[in-house]
Amino acid sequence: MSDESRARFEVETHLPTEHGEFRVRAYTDTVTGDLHLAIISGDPKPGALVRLHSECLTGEAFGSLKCECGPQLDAALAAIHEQGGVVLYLRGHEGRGIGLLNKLRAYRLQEDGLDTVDANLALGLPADAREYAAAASALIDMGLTSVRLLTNNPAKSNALTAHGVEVIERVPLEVGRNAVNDAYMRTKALRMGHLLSDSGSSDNGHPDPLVPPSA
Ligand SMILES: Nc1nc2c(ncn2[C@@H]2O[C@H](COP(=O)(O)OP(=O)(O)OP(=O)(O)O)[C@@H](O)[C@H]2O)c(=O)[nH]1
Ligand SMILES: [Zn+2]
Repeated sequence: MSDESRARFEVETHLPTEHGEFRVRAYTDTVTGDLHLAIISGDPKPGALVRLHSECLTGEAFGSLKCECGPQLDAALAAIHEQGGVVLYLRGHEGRGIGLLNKLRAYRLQEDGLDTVDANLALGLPADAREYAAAASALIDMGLTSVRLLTNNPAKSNALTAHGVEVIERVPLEVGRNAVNDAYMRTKALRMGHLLSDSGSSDNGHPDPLVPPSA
């Protein structure tokens, strides 16, 4: 199946939010059945600011401090309301694609000392099971054949490129670091290649780059 048919447009309506007025377009992933939501500000053209945001119930609905998804979603909505663009909210990406129950199982294993990568692997699951064909298809449907991508994760840029959406700039989205998620954030930089400018170390207060800018 071609990428173009991976996202089926369903409906568009207005969505007033705390961050301002948006439009929401719903797309069904024709392979997984997941319903993804494009939250749109302005009249985005190629090169617009885009956030691919992976669903995280614990971080977004309950304010969990274990990750930074809630603050990232808020910051992305604020930036995109101001500059115009799209937050593409990707359902089925919960727990990096392993689902909510398995994410909670992974959290349980992390209480025994495993990090976020090894906990997934101990469950017999990939460290990251997400894919982005439907996301690219939805962007292309909206005319966004090139984007400025709000992310710290180069894998997302590479995935979009592979599916025919040019990433002309990666815009960092470093918010929501705290004492609870410090080790988790370090692991993302050290083991998953996330580009984080600061280790989050609270012991010396100095930035401690974990991944060179060229990586
Ligand atoms: N399996 C698993 N998933 C997690 C864990 N912590 C957060 N997540 C999920 O990870 C997803 C977000 O992925 P991240 O790796 O934090 O960040 P990213 O989306 O790849 O990168 P950014 O664009 O920079 O935010 C959300 O779906 C969360 O539910 C964890 O410990 N284990
Ligand atoms: Zn999260």
